[in-house]
Amino acid sequence: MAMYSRLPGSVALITLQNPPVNALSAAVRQGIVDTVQRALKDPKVTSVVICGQNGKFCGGADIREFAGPMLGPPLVPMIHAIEAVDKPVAAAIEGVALGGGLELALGCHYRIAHSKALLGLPEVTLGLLPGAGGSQRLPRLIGLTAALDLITTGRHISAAEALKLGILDQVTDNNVVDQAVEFVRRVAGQPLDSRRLSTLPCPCPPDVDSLLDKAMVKGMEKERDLLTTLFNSGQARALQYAFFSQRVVGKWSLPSGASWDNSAARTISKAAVIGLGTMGRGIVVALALTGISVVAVETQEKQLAEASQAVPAMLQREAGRRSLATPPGVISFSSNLQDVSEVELVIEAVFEDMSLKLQVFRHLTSVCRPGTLLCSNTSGLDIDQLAAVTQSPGLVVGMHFFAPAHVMKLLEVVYGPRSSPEAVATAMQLGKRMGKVSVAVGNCPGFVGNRMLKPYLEQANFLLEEGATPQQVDEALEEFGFPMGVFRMSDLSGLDVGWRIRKEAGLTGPGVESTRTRQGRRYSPLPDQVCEAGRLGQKTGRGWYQYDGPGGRVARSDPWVHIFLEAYRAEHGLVARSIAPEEILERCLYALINEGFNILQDAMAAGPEDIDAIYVFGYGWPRHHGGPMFHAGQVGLGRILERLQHHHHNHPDVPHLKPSTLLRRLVAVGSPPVQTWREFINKERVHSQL
Ligand SMILES: CC/C=C\CC(=O)SCCNC(=O)CCNC(=O)[C@H](O)C(C)(C)COP(=O)(O)OP(=O)(O)OC[C@H]1O[C@@H](n2cnc3c(N)ncnc32)[C@H](O)[C@@H]1OP(=O)(O)O
Repeated sequence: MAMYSRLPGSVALITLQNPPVNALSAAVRQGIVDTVQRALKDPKVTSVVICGQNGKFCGGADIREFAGPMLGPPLVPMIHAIEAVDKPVAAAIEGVALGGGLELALGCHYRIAHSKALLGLPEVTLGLLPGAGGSQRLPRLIGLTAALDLITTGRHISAAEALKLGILDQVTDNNVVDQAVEFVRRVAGQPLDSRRLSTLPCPCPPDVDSLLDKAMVKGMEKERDLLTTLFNSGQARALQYAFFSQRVVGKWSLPSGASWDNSAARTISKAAVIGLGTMGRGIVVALALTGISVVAVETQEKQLAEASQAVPAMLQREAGRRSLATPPGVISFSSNLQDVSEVELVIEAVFEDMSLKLQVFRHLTSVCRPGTLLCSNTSGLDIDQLAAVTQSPGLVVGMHFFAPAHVMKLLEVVYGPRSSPEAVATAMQLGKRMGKVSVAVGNCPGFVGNRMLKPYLEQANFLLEEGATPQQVDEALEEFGFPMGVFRMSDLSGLDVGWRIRKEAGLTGPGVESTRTRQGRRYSPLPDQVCEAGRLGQKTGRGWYQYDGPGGRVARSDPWVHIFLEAYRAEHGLVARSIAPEEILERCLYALINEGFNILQDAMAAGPEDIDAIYVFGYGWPRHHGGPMFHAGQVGLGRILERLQHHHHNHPDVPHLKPSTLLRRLVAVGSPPVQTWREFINKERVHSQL
């Protein structure tokens, strides 16, 4: 909707009303068309101001409407009509003017903004382009180079930058509507031709040839054609889904019924981190950047000395990157666990070893004051086992950060059967304060992300046994859109991490027979043997690839690996076959997706959006494929089921390839869209179908 009011005197005020961000829904567009007409017809009105309700000008087109048919007046003629009005129209920009919101403002003759406002054309992040005249008006206003930067990056800019670029006519610290009203009163009666941006020539740099000039003349038509193509593309659908899944996960709920809107979070101002290895250091920085005072504890003197040098430098760098003059939080370093007695929350980040973590938790529960939240940064160990050794198991949750913890956006908040809603709410809110995408997940081995990674890694190893090379596997995955294939990623993370986990699980190590079947299922000893050869990845300069030296970054094919693979196949009587990239993708991705269905079935994630957000923000899943579960829907659930059945038939000793019951149920009811799975799963659970 849009509200019309006549201010004392001759100014008409049009207020966009569509909380929370006044997105340009069909009703808002209709409201704008009607109120602009009214202002035009009213002879007493000499000028018009357009603003937004509740301190937000406009967050752009209503993304929720993109999935359905276009209803109501279209945006482009609506903005053209505003530009053509013969009374001055000003946009009073408070909060945000993004996408269609900025395009609406560009159709106005003047733009006045509050100093705290953010402006931008983020359409590219949704797989679109500024298709309401933005790709045409902005270059005409600020030149091709600056406009291309904003359009192709989609970045949000401050009012100060927008003023400098020439997008705004005035910036104010005062009431922006009052300023805009005063502004239009002042300019009423002045000629408007030079303010109609779509009619102006484009200030092109001298090196742009006349061809481009001609292209700009046909720009509006071209913009429309391109937008139509983009609107119908799978990538745009995926990016828009990713926008919403990021927001859906904030509205968490647990199987117990506790949820974001019925569980109170505590506000944390003092925290401690135990263990100052790579993860611990990053967590200290992430906390300090939010203004929390941090006690950073490391019992090994050498590690403590190194960390107390490294952490302040990391903090300073990150604060600079975020344009913060001084890092807001205070950090104190200590080698004494007693020093955490006064904090409100502790994050344990010691070595991934259950007996060590149990020792730390026993100590913490005796040192900390009652009511302190105890969190573990474990990447997959049992949270409930840790809770069991404390005096208040309800105050124990997992906070699984991803390296580097001060940079990576994902946080898995792991609730055990005894974690209280307050503990979960506090960890989720703390994650949000740190700028993370926090996802509440259940307590199972590997939680959500690493649990799904296991069948993916497993398939990659089996593919090597059957004839693929690490490069072939990586290339197929990188072609799909991952920033790094599975073997390059493993080299980066360190091959010893998985090796240690497999040893703890009794899958490898002294006394374990070197066969290709272990614990009743197919097993590939290949990664163990690579580690046994002293090749632990980038840190040793050798892994699945070779590097310039220890710590080297550039992966090169290594003849050793090829000879090793040939010898391995010969030893086990395996005949190498040629494997197509399609098979690599199917085997790796569908096994991972299948585990995602198992996770939903086990209620370890509340919905497909949670899994997809975890994979997009923590595991490099290409955003333009939405996430593994969204991708499954796009490929077609029937197809995924059929291919899993096929691969499981060929490899019956690989349980991860056995299609999940949930996948079968979804196919049986006609493969409903991903947005409806959450409700479907809940219903199936009630009727005990899962
Ligand atoms: C013909 C094509 C022409 C134009 C194309 C476009 O305009 S595409 C849209 C371009 N606009 C954007 O990409 C802006 C997207 N929104 C944001 O970046 C942020 O939401 C914003 C506006 C900076 C506010 O951030 P904040 O952190 O304050 O809130 P949050 O992100 O949680 O959003 C609050 C709720 O608003 C919903 N929402 C936001 N923007 C839109 C939108 N454009 N359309 C529909 N809904 C939007 C968001 O989903 C949240 O909803 P909730 O139900 O509370 O989860």
